[in-house]
Amino acid sequence: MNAPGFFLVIEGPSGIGKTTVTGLVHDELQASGAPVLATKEPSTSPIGAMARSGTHDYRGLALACLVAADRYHHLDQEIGPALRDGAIVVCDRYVPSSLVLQALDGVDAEFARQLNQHAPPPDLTVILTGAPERTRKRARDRGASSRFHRDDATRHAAEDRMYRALISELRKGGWDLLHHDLGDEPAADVARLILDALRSRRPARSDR
Ligand SMILES: Nc1ncnc2c1ncn2[C@@H]1O[C@H](COP(=O)(O)OP(=O)(O)O)[C@@H](O)[C@H]1O
Ligand SMILES: Cc1cn([C@H]2C[C@H](O)[C@@H](COP(=O)(O)OP(=O)(O)O)O2)c(=O)[nH]c1=O
Repeated sequence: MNAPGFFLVIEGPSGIGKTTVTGLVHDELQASGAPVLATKEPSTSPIGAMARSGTHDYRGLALACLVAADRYHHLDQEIGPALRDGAIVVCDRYVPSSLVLQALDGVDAEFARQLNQHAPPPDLTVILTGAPERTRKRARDRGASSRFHRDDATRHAAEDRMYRALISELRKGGWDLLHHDLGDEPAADVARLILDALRSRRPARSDR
């Protein structure tokens, strides 16, 4: 994005470790003195809260529009201002989530793409994947709060496949994308890998 900050997005299937890694990356950057904002989608705005808690009521096109509205509001009110202030914004889920989850919810892929076409590509997008059975177990142990969290082997496999398929498509569209396929390594190792990728793209400055 054309702003002094850095927009980092963490993506991947439910249970892969996005929330955990986002927290670790945030804490490490904050400890190093960098200005950093950790955030997530759906956001904490009223629209985001409606999307997050409403996946049983809102489905298909309605949910697609709700999460897109939340995304544009989030960009306008939170992400954009933080980037203009020079912060590193670490966001748990973004456009790729819609390209996967809305498609799984029966929404035409082209419509989901068009709905999100004005959301700018991040400076770096990390897509985490891993063996669907391991991811499913982690998601199950953590517990479910959304219709998309249901414990279903077929859905977990489809989510994994769709994220993997997105990688080349997003790269062709000019997105800077880091794909990491997780094994048994701890979340701290994944966070370190992401921090290395971030630092190689955003060399340290004396004011950060
Ligand atoms: N690298 C890891 N190794 C083992 N467990 C992990 C790892 N990363 C996350 N977890 C655990 O897996 C569960 C799901 O992680 P979470 O960060 O909530 O995933 P997501 O945000 O992608 O849905 C949590 O209980 C978390 O503590
Ligand atoms: C970001 C996003 C979320 N959602 C919906 C489905 C998700 O399960 C739900 C909540 O996001 P999720 O990250 O699964 O929540 P949690 O932090 O509780 O694990 O929002 C979409 O349908 N599309 C999107 O693009």
